Amino acid sequence: MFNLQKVFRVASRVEPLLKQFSSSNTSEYAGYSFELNDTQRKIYELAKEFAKEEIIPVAAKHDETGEYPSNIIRKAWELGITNSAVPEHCGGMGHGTLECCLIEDALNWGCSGIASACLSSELGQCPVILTGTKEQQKKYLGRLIEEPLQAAYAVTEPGAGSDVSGVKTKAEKKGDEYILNGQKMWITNGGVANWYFVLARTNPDTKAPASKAFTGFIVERDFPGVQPGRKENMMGQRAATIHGITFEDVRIPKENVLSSEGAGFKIAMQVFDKTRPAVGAISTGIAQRCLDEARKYATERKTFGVPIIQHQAVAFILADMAIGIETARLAWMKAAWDVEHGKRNSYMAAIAKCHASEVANKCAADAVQIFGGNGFNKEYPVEKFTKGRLRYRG
Ligand SMILES: CCCCCCCC(=O)SCCNC(=O)CCNC(=O)[C@H](O)C(C)(C)COP(=O)(O)OP(=O)(O)OC[C@H]1O[C@@H](n2cnc3c(N)ncnc32)[C@H](O)[C@@H]1OP(=O)(O)O
Repeated sequence: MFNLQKVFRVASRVEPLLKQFSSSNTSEYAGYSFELNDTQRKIYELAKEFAKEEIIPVAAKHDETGEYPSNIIRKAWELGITNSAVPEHCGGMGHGTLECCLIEDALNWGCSGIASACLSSELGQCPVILTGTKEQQKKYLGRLIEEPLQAAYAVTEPGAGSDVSGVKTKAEKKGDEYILNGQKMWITNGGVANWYFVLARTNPDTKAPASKAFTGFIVERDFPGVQPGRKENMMGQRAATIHGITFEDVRIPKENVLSSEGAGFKIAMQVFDKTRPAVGAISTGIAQRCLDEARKYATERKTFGVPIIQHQAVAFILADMAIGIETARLAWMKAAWDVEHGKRNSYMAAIAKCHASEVANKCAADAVQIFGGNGFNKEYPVEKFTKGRLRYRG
């Protein structure tokens, strides 16, 4: 396996020249290319090979035991598959949304639980990448490049998931610090993160508009008063670590405010614009694996003297799976393209996330139909996929 850092460094020197050269000839087609460039293809191939070699062989074991896949995460980190969007000045590769989505697609094709353990840190990193100062980025993103440490995105609460402006966690300014109190829920990497992005209400006036009432903070795990709860036992995500977190009188230095006081809600929304395409890619990876396994099984299993793929009822299911997967992939690619070209993509990103997760659900159910009784049997891979699909659209 080659190292992604090296490939990217060479390509990043060559690509601006190629762009300069080609822009005079092809600018009228800009926006209509569906081709991945060489770097993007290599990123996808490397991630897919990693999924094949490192993730698939142990996916069932981790689903069974819930063991956190530290070794796999370290290997992915060594190859440069994780932390892909961390800027170059922090030692990262500064990949865009499309590249991150390609890695999500490939790793989730292997296993959604292990992929979540490997890549969810990127959700926590995103606010710092989008709005952090150079110093904040160096300090907090830089350490993720030096060691395979994790970040986490702590916005959701027991009473506020889809309704972000319902966040109740509070931070009160006292001198040069903020005092944080509250509770977060369903935080991926909650038990292992070195630091969290935390959204908290800083304006006690309940009538204050959301766009001014909340602030985003970087909170270190070691700050006194940060207490992760028990590991939640999540269907299809057992290899990942998902926790509630309690914050009790946590003192946060004002240097750890992202952007400015009151800017937190919009930061959270911008993060969703950047990461919802990735949720689409996660779902597409899961759906693709369902199709690949179902198609293989349908060519091997025979009934009435022929492989079942020759029965039109089965072929139609496979065709519908393919239609769903291709359109889901196009949707997140469009959402990723929009955001990378400075266009507001909230609409397309929401469509991609919603459509692709529906497709993943349908493909998992369809794969079970094709496997018949074996679809329910842990000896076959499909049983795991029905748990790996994303069940929510929030
Ligand atoms: C690596 C990848 C792993 C990913 C795993 C991801 C797992 C998850 O997704 S967990 C998160 C699940 N939760 C969600 O997705 C949250 C869903 N909720 C939302 O997006 C919002 O709460 C939503 C859209 C319902 C808006 O709520 P609402 O409270 O009505 O706010 P709204 O009135 O629209 O906007 C308030 C302000 O924010 C601004 N705003 C809204 N959206 C945006 C945006 N996208 N960009 C910038 N500003 C925005 C508005 O313009 C407005 O500003 P102003 O007051 O200055 O006019």
